[in-house]
Amino acid sequence: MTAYLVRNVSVVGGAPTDLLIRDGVVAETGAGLAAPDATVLDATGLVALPGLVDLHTHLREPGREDAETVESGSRAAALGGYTAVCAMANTSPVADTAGVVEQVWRLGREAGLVDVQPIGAVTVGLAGERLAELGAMADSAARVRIFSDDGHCVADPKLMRRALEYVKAFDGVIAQHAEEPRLTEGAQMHEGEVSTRLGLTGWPAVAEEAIIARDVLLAEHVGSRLHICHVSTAGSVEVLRHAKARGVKVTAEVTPHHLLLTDEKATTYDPVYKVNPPLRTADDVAALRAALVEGVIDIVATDHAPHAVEDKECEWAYARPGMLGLETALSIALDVLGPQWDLIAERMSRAPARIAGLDGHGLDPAPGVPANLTLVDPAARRVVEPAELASRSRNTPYARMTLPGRIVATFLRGEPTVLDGKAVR
Ligand SMILES: NC(=O)N[C@@H](CC(=O)O)C(=O)O
Ligand SMILES: [Zn+2]
Ligand SMILES: [Zn+2]
Repeated sequence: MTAYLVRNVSVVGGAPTDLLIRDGVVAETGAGLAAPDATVLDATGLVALPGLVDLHTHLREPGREDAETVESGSRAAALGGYTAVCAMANTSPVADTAGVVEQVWRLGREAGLVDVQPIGAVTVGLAGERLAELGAMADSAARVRIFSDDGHCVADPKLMRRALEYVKAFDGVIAQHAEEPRLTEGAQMHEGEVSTRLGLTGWPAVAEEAIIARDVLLAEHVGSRLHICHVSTAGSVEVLRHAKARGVKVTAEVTPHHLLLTDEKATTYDPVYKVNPPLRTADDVAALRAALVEGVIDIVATDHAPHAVEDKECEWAYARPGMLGLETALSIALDVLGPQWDLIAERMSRAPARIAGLDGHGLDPAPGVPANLTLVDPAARRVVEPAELASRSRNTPYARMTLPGRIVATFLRGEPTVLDGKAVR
């Protein structure tokens, strides 16, 4: 195994130092380290972060390998600075059995570019009718701890209650896609001024807020852990603030796109901007940014949702919702938050690793710590070129935008997965 001597790097924004990576761990830190056998990387001007952790990734395998595979999504993740991703269960077949979660977990190991932690479905086939075999998935080789019907809401309150109760035994968490289905029938975009102007059926903020309010009360009642996927409205932030003040065990995520883009994008009628929950208003964006800084929202999660060209380059009403995220998330965070490295490390690595219970991830580079880390060039600017993305899909909303920051290198347990901004394999 090659040793790496990373010279003059700022660890999470601190004063420049050297990092010696050997045998899978950070062996030493300090100025002027010597290691004759090590490959030297001059990291002057670069920032080292704990490897990013994505709690919400769609990999599309099994079933839609034309849109993404575990391997292509893992490569996109590594290029984005990630060392671990949690793979959502809305594959085909659905990841609702020990067999399917073990298959995804094994494919992740074979690709070997990031740790792929499968998420299990809450209900059989995501149909919202009966609980999936949560215990069998938890006991499987994949050791599933997060369960989600993402793409669908667990709308039945009794099923949601039972799921919350069930996972308590192994400290599991239910990740809810908060969308009251009766309030979003036929919805195409955020319900507001723009949807009225365009004559498109609206997805009202209350459809999200009502489910979050219900579920924080359920989680409080049964004393279980709840996670809210892709929070998108100012009202949701207020519900979460209230729940956290009461001590409810709830965590929440926001996506890069909900931190940057608004429903005005729908006026282009370009379906690349169609996503669930929909892009909201500038006031929502401001509230989400403030909540992320304050900690009412715990983490940034990408909701990387690759879709094949035929599912995206069609009429708005027929396009699938979802956008790519893994290869641009750090740049968007840097754009939105500025160089607040400790905050970025917390919201994009430490906190998601804690929520997912991923050992060895989310730890700042320090002696003895597994070398899961990424090196960022904050001064670089890049133009997003869809054809150059490692994802099998092209549905990025940032095409041809100039974004700050570039991932120079990523290490997974001491082995580079990205060097010089390029995937090693
Ligand atoms: N976010 C999306 O718009 N789409 C996701 C599903 C989801 O996250 O709800 C997908 O699987 O494509
Ligand atoms: Zn969702
Ligand atoms: Zn999703």
